[in-house]
Amino acid sequence: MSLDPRLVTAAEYPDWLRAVGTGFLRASAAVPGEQEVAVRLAHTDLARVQGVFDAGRCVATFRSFAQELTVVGGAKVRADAVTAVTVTPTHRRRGLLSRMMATDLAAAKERGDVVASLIAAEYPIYGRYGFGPAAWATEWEIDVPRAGLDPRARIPSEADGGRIELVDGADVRKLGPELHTRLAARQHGVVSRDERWWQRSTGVDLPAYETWTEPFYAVYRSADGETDGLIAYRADDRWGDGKQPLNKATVVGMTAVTPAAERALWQFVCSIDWITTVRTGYRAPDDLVPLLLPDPRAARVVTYADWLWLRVLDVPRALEARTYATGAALVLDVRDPAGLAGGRFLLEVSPSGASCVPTTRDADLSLDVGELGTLYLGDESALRLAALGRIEEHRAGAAAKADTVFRAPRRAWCPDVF
Ligand SMILES: CC(=O)SCCNC(=O)CCNC(=O)[C@H](O)C(C)(C)COP(=O)(O)OP(=O)(O)OC[C@H]1O[C@@H](n2cnc3c(N)ncnc32)[C@H](O)[C@@H]1OP(=O)(O)O
Repeated sequence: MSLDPRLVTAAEYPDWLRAVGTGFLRASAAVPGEQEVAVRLAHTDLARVQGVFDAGRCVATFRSFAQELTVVGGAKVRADAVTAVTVTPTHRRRGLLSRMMATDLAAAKERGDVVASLIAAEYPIYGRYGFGPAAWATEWEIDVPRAGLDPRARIPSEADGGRIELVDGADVRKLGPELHTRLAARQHGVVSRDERWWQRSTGVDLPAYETWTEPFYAVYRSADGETDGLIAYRADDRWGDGKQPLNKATVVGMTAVTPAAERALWQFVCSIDWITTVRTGYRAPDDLVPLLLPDPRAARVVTYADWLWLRVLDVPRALEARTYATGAALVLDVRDPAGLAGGRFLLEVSPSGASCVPTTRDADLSLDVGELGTLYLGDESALRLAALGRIEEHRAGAAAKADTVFRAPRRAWCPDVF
C-alpha cells in the first residue's frame, strides 16, 4: 500500500499529536485530551500540517508555521519555521521525511518566504535539504564560590541606579513581549514569539506530557524605570553533609536589552544566598557571562553545539535584507539541487546598503545553498569553509574577501527552541 504524505484534517489532528509523541519518545505517547487538542488547534494552521497514515494510524508528522527571523543589522525576514518532524520507527528510512520536506519547502518558496528555519534534533538530518547551521548555542556551568564575587555585596545593579524586582508569570506575559521585540531589533538570530509562546513558557495550558514547576522571575529596571531585562530560573534543594548549602540555579530564560541589564541579571543570579552553581541555559557563544566574573574560569562550557539551522529560499532577498560593515563586490555561484534558490549572483555591499542580482559574470566563489545558510548570519568564517573544501574559490583571496563581507561583530543567537 502506498504511503503518501498529505494535509491532516481536524478530526485526524489528535492522532497526529499522538504520533508526534511517539516520534519524540515521550513516555506517555497517548492521544491528548479534548482541552489540549483545542488549545493546540487554536494556534495551528492545518494548511501547514502534514501527516502520513497507514491503516488509519498516523505514522509521520511535519508542521511549519510563519516566523520572523532577525538578520544582521536588525531587519527581519519571513521564515518558514519547521517543527514536529517525526517518522514512527516502524516507517523510517522510506523517504517519508524527504517527501514532506520537499512539499513544505516548495510551498514556502511559492509563498515568498526568504528562508526556512529549524532546530535540528540531530546534526546529520537536514543538510541534504539545503539547511546549514547558522547560529550556535553555548551553556556554561558557573562554580559560584570560585567566581570571585564578593558574598558581602548587596545587589550589584544598585550601583548604577538600576533595580531588580521579583515578578510573577502574569507580569512576564505582560512585560515579556515588548522586551522580546526590543531584543529582536538588535540581536540577529532571534525569532518571533506569539502569545502562545508566552503562555507555554509561564505554565498556561501545558500539554499533558510537560511537567511544570513555577520558576522564579526577576526583572531589571534601569534608573529611569525601563524594564530592560528579565530572567527566569529554578533552584533545587541540595545540602552537603556538613550542612553547607549546595543549591543549583538553572536559568530557563534570560533576555537583556542593555549591557547594564545583562551584567546585573547575571550578577544577581550568581549572588543569591545558598546558590553555589548556576547553569546558564543556552546562550550566544559570546555572551558576557564568563568575562563578567572576576574569575572567568569559574564558568565551564558544558554545551557548545549547532542550534538554529537556515535554508535560504531566495538569495537576493536574503542577502539584501542584512547589513554589511564593509564595501565589496562578490560573485557567488550558489548550487541548489532542489532547484529552489540556486544561480549565480553579483552581491555588491557597502555600509549603506546591498544589492544582489543574477549575473553571468565569472564566479568568485561557488558553494552549496546550505553553506550560504551557514554564512548568512555572519557566524562562520568563509576561509574556514574553504579550508574544509566546502566552498570553492575561483579567484585567489575570494574566501578572505567573503569573510570580511559576511562576518558580524557579535555572534548570532536564537534564544528559542521551536
Ligand atoms: C525540526 C525538528 O522537528 S527536529 C526533529 C527530528 N525528529 C527526530 O529526530 C525524531 C526521531 N527520528 C525520526 O522521526 C526520523 O528518523 C526522521 C524524521 C529524522 C527521518 O525520517 P525518515 O522518514 O526516516 O527520513 P527519510 O527516509 O526521508 O531519509 C532521507 C535521508 O536522510 C537520512 N536520514 C534520515 N534521518 C537521519 C538521521 N537521524 N541521521 C542520519 N541520516 C538520516 C536517510 O538515511 C536518508 O538518506 P539517503 O537519502 O541518503 O538515503
